[in-house]
This record gives sequence, structure tokens and C-alpha cells, in this order.
Amino acid sequence: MKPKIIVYKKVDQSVLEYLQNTCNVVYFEQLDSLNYPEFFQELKDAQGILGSGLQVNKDFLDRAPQLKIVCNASVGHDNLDLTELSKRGIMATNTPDVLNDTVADTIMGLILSTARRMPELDQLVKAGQWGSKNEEKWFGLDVHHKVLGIIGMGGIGSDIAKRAHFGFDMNILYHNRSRNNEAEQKYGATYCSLEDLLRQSDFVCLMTPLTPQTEKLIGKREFELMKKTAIFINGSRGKTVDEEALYHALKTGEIYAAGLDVFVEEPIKKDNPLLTLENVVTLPHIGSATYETRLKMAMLAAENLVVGLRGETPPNQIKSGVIA
Ligand SMILES: NC(=O)C1=CN([C@@H]2O[C@H](COP(=O)(O)OP(=O)(O)OC[C@H]3O[C@@H](n4cnc5c(N)ncnc54)[C@H](O)[C@@H]3O)[C@@H](O)[C@H]2O)C=CC1
Ligand SMILES: O=C(O)C(=O)CO
Repeated sequence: MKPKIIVYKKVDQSVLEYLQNTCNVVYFEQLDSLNYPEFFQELKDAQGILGSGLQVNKDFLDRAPQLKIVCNASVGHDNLDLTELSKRGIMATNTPDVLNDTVADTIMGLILSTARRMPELDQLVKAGQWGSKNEEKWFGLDVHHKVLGIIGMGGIGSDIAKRAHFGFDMNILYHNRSRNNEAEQKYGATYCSLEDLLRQSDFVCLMTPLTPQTEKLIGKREFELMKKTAIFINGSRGKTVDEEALYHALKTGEIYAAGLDVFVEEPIKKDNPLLTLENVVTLPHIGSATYETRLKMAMLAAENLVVGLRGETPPNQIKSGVIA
């Protein structure tokens, strides 16, 4: 009999068909309060789940006694309690690398749109307010030849460095848990302490995973260290930043602007004070969201699931306690 699995995220038909070759697939295009009861009913005898964002913790796993594998269709895996999973002998996988270029493109988009104030200018033109009198009011800051500080020089950080170095002649500083020789040799990146990076960078780009060590990594003190002209970009997870401190830094001119793809609460609440600021460019956690890349991520997650359920080691197994 084919093992039962649950896909809890909208995926391409080709991914479903691939999974159906070896699995009995229960498909939820998305989870909401209406279909949660049905989802948890199905979970009771499911051997695998594939999707992203669900909090897989002790309570969740108590409701999934047959589970053998949890496949995130994302590289981030802060939603998974790896200790609890490994205690129960349940495999966990993610989708690294296939999204690096796409997320790096998004980050460059945030860098350019904050520095050159593109969303504000778009609104101005569309509102029929394109005049010559106020032209200088809308001037922005150069990106090329500036200093870009990348915190978290992993797969995505390196692809941001590549674009910044070759495309924009930027000087790259980075802070990471360990030295990244490839980024140093190929993109001229210079390793430094977090404090030096914050003091010297024109653009500070946060690209670490969310872990106990990176939660609120950037807060009041870190914003105070940044240049007044600094632009802060967050593409990691909302909780890596103290949002109140960020609001204060932007409101008081401690930093120039911010470009944010991620927030503490997602979707962000309409009354979040950050949304009142002109010097913030926001995106709805869309870093990897192109048709091509989302398909690659879903297919990679599906391949991991099939291999894992075959009793073999999936290519992107996340190992508890392994530090990059
Ligand atoms: N906005 C979006 O749509 C997306 C966001 N992400 C986020 O980006 C994160 C990074 O993704 P990848 O580059 O693929 O991961 P990666 O594992 O290749 O790179 C992460 C880097 O962060 C470094 N790091 C970890 N903890 C650190 C610390 N305390 N201080 C300094 N450096 C630290 C690691 O050494 C590693 O080099 C993901 O975990 C996810 O949270 C990933 C994809 C899309
Ligand atoms: O992959 C991730 O971690 C994301 O945030 C979505 O692509």
C-alpha cells in the first residue's frame, strides 16, 4: 500500500503527479481555520508532510503518531523543532540553493528601491504629481561603489555579494559564523566583526537563519552603531530584528531607510507603525516567489520526501545541532 502523505501548500500539478506515483496524497492548497480540523484528522495516519511554515513542535507531533518525514518547501526551518523531531526519529528536510539567485534578486530590488525611493516615485507619478519644482526632494542615494555589509554569508548572502560586486562595484563586508573563503576570493568580501560591519556599511543586509542566537540580533544598540545614511535590509526572518527599535531608528533619522521582506507577524497587521513610514519599502515575504523557483523548491521537497519514505537518506536532510 502507498504511504499516505499530506501536501499543505499550493504546488504545481507536476509535483502532485510525481508524488502520486509512490504516495497516497492528501492535498490542501492552503490551511486555514476552516480546514484545520480536517487536516488534523488526516494527520493521524500520515507518514509524510510537505509544505512550509507550519509550527512542527511537540503538540503537533503528538497528533501525528505515524509521521516519518517532514519536508519544508523552504530553506528556512525555524518552524521545526529539530530536537523533538530527532527524539522521535522523524526526518526533516529543506530546500537550499535552488532559491539563492531569486532571493538575491529580490534583495537587490529592495536595495535599489529604498535607495532610489522607487515606490514613492511610482505613487507620485501615478497621482499626477510629477512636477519639476520639488525634484530635489525626491533625490535618493547612490548604490554603486558603496559598502554593503552582509550578515549571514551563506548561500543567499553569497549570491547577493556576487551581484553587488560584479554589477554595482560595491565593496563587501560580511559577518558570519565562520569565514567564507569563496566569497572572499570571488567577490572580494572582507570578514569583520558585527560592530565594524554596522559602523562601516552604507547598506546592512541581514540574511541569517532565525535561531536563538539571531533572535533580535539587530536592535537599538545596532541601529545606533549604523551610519545616519545607512539603509537596512531584512530578508531573513522578522524576529531577527527588534521591530520597535527599527521603527524608532527610522522615525528619528538614526538610519536613512529600510527595505523589508519579512516581519515579526506575517501577514503584517495593517496598524503596524512601520507601515506609516515613508522611508520603509515593504514586501510580503516574497523573496523566493517566482514561478520557476517555487516550482523547483516544491519539486525538491517532493524528491526529499520520496527518498526519505523509501528508507534512504534524503539529499537535504536537516541535521539537528549542525552549525553552518
Ligand atoms: N525572504 C525570503 O523569502 C527568504 C528568506 N530566507 C531566510 O534566509 C535564511 C538564510 O538562507 P540561506 O542563505 O540559504 O542559508 P545558509 O545556511 O546558506 O546561510 C546562512 C548563513 O548565516 C550564518 N549565520 C547563522 N547564524 C549566524 C549568526 N548568529 N551570526 C552570523 N552569521 C550567522 C551561517 O553561518 C550561514 O553562513 C534562511 O534561513 C531563511 O530564514 C530564505 C529564503 C527566502
Ligand atoms: O525558503 C525560505 O526560507 C523562505 O522564506 C521562502 O522562500
